[in-house]
Amino acid sequence: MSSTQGKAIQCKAAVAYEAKKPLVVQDVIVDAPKAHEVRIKIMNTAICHTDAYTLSGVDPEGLFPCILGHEGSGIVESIGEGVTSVKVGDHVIPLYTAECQKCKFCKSGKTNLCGAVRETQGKGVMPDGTSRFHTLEGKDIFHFMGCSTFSEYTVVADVSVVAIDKKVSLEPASLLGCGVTTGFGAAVKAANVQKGDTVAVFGAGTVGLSVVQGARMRGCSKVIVVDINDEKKQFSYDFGATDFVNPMTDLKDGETIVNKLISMTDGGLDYTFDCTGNVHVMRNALEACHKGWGQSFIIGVAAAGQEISTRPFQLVTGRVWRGTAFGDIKGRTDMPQLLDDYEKGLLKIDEFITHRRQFDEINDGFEDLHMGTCLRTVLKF
Ligand SMILES: NC(=O)C1=CN([C@@H]2O[C@H](COP(=O)(O)OP(=O)(O)OC[C@H]3O[C@@H](n4cnc5c(N)ncnc54)[C@H](OP(=O)(O)O)[C@@H]3O)[C@@H](O)[C@H]2O)C=CC1
Ligand SMILES: N[C@@H](CCC(=O)N[C@@H](CSC=O)C(=O)NCC(=O)O)C(=O)O
Ligand SMILES: [Zn+2]
Ligand SMILES: [Zn+2]
Repeated sequence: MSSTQGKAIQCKAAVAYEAKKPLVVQDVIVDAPKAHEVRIKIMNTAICHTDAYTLSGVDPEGLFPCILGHEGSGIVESIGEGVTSVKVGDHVIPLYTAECQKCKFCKSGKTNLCGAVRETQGKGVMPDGTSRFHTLEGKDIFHFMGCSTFSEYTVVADVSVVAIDKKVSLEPASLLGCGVTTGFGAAVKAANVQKGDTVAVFGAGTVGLSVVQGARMRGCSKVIVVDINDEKKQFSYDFGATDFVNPMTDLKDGETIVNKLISMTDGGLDYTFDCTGNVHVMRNALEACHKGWGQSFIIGVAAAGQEISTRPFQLVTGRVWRGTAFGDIKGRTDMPQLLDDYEKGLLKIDEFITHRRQFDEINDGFEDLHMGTCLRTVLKF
């Protein structure tokens, strides 16, 4: 039993007080976990584009003050009553897509979305409707995506955490909390791409490049990356792309990215993936699909008020528009397989860690995201 069990802990966290403002690194109080809750000592956390999206103020579910962060790993410090999924000392990854294994969604066999805690998660509180985070003055701070990994200690629901093999280093494991899992899962689980398929990936960040490695692992014949930044070209080839197209520089006069992709693939792609969050790119991704069977997956998160559009004829003629959260991965069931793929060298994770920083430098970490040379900055406590 840890000496802090059952007690509140004072520790360091990065608090987002207002949209568009730097995070404030300060001491906060983290309550002990209640029934069916787990308190985790976070060891590493990366910054995902979605953290920046919510901090920018365009997330309809964005609440302030909050503790952002959802791509992390750590060690269970204590557990509340009734927790059986993990034990003190386990190495874990918090899951923004819970898996209760009991709700209608979990039992459907049709989705990885879980209904157990999603409603309270979106309201920035624990399932009982209260927060475990407070300022030293006693003011509540909201949770984020059920994870809040930008804190030395966090509390999550027991359905929102998975224990992992202690052999796997916690630093790369943190990236399985979101970006790598989402992209890889989108390719191998959601789309279930097969040998010989043609694939285009729009946006060569960690999510897009993880789609690329999933597609190459399955033996796809063409994996075309589309990105507006040439600095992403080498990354794309390193993760297995067969082609790279920069729509800003690689199109002939009058040529569109859709025409170009269709001409490169004898009529269009079997699968396309939007990993940008740009609704115009989402349209291009759909329209670059092959008539009759091409499927386009939306992964990117678009700002409040943004809507997608296309001619309905695109769908009448057999193209399919879909979306995926967390790559359709069920965090507690599927994570061991991803870790196994990593340990066997089939899934690259370390290669995404382009920057490392101490936790105090978190605001610089957000700046890193704007550099073409940054895939992920991992922060260490
Ligand atoms: N559905 C889900 O479960 C998840 C969704 N997401 C979302 O997925 C998206 C990708 O995340 P992440 O990989 O972390 O983000 P990144 O910002 O690292 O990657 C996005 C990439 O897209 C590029 N890009 C921007 N605009 C265009 C364009 N018009 N055409 C082609 N490429 C473009 C960016 O270039 P540049 O850097 O020059 O702007 C960047 O290289 C985000 O929207 C994120 O919120 C993330 C995780 C899970
Ligand atoms: N809060 C936003 C939607 C944000 C969103 O789409 N989140 C993705 C994960 S992004 C990870 O980096 C997701 O999985 N969504 C499914 C979910 O249940 O949240 C909004 O309200 O628009
Ligand atoms: Zn994310
Ligand atoms: Zn469930």
